[in-house]
Amino acid sequence: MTADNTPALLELINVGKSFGGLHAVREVSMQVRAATIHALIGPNGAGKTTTFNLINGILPVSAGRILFQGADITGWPVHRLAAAGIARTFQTPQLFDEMTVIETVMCGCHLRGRLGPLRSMFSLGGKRLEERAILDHAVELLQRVGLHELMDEKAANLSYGHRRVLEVARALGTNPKLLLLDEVAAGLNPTETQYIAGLIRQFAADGMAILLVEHDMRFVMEMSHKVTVLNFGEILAEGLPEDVASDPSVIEAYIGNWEE
Ligand SMILES: Nc1ncnc2c1ncn2[C@@H]1O[C@H](COP(=O)(O)OP(=O)(O)OP(=O)(O)O)[C@@H](O)[C@H]1O
Repeated sequence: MTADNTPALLELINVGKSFGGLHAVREVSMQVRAATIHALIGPNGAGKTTTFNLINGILPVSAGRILFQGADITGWPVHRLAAAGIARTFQTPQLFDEMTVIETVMCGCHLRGRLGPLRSMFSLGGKRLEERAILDHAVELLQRVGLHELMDEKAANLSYGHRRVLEVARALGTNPKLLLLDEVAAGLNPTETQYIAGLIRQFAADGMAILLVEHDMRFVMEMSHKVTVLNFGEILAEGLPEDVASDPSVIEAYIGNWEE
């Protein structure tokens, strides 16, 4: 984990999002650092997924600014943010069942293609080289997450746990610096949870910043270097997992909501 005085990779400054009169996210300021597992937690409806949607450009902010590597990325479209190094997975795996495992990951890699779709269309040699590089990169990623033996299997035939891992592998296709994981452990059995936890730890050890939304408190407490707690769209507490877990305001917000 990097020290808190290193420059932030991602910084939210007074970020807000309103849906009509509802303030889903209000004046949220937080910093996420490289090589760190940072959890964003809070009761249902606290604004966690909305915050993710603001960071990766699915939703425009209503207020505030978002910085990534020091650059103001507020208002950037999803594809530009992806190319800049922000990737995410979704609450429920969003895979195309008819695609094979390797095709799925290659799809994720296309965003980082050097030539871009138009130029490569007019340059057959360049396109072939690029496809080869993408294939090699996808195989590498599947080896990294341990799915390489299933690379020719259709996504539809994978177990739920493997589908989760495949979604993560696809997100790695752009070589992200920041990976947003939305409830990546939801629905997994203890063995699968430990497996995915090991992968996440490895990504952080390799220098990636991980921001994760998770309801499984044991997972959060064991995994995270830092925890930010949202409640009614605002930051309620932030700090080390053990400090946040013993914070009376957090306990109060969560009464009856802790999920074992
Ligand atoms: N597109 C939308 N239109 C209107 N209201 C929305 C929209 N998206 C989210 N909200 C509202 O914003 C608030 C925050 O929702 P959000 O999904 O971000 O919470 P969350 O912390 O991710 O919840 P959960 O843990 O249940 O997934 C909720 O009151 C929700 O109903």
